[in-house]
Amino acid sequence: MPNWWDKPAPVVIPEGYAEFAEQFRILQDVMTAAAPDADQTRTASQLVAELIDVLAQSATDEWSQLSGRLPVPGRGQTLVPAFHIETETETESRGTVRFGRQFLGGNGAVHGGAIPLFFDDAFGRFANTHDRTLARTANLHVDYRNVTPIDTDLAVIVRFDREEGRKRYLTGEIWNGECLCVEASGLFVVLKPGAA
Ligand SMILES: CCCCCCCCCCCCCCCC(=O)SCCNC(=O)CCNC(=O)[C@H](O)C(C)(C)COP(=O)(O)OP(=O)(O)OC[C@H]1O[C@@H](n2cnc3c(N)ncnc32)[C@H](O)[C@@H]1OP(=O)(O)O
Repeated sequence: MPNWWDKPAPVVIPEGYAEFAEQFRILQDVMTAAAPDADQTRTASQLVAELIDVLAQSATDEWSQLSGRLPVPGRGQTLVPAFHIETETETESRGTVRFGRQFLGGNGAVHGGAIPLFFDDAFGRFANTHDRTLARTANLHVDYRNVTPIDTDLAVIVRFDREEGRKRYLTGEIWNGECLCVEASGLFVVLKPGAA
């Protein structure tokens, strides 16, 4: 069985798949925002049952799935809020994120659990790119400075602060205009040879 030390095989992305993954995000947003009546619930439930049926026909292993491996913002991993990178150097990545309705915690604020999810993914990607060897999240710290609003384009900064032996330290921020919403930091530890 392959592991993280093997180079993943190039993924062939069927035409329309990236758009389908984006539709799937929208589906999760509209599902969260909806209050269907009984007829609408029945219709929606039948359509989702059909969708499950179609997708289950191409079920495959982790190494062949398309989700998480697309060369698009969010990589087609529809659980994770997509980080739209605008500029990137070896040590700093800047871009935007927009938490859709599916990430609502309450009263217009993003769910507190969605924010570490976002940073684990954004840090994890950055800790593992630019020809760096593989590292996993050892810890993640999040300070919620101000409410992070849903359905708003927010500025993101991710920094590769420093590397000490096998330890990589990353920090990040989410801004709503001039308002600092979140500060985060993470430790990523380079895997020992043979560790998966
Ligand atoms: C994942 C690969 C993707 C690749 C594709 C890339 C592109 C695609 C993008 C994907 C984006 C998604 C990326 C998600 C990234 C995850 O979410 S990874 C999943 C979550 N993390 C885990 O499951 C990790 C579970 N934990 C472990 O496996 C092990 O504890 C670790 C973290 C590998 C460390 O174990 P170890 O190698 O035995 O480390 P050890 O020798 O004990 O310690 C080494 C040093 O680190 C320190 N340390 C270790 N743990 C800690 C800690 N928790 N706190 C403080 N210090 C610590 C030690 O004190 C030690 O320090 P020094 O003595 O050297 O100063």
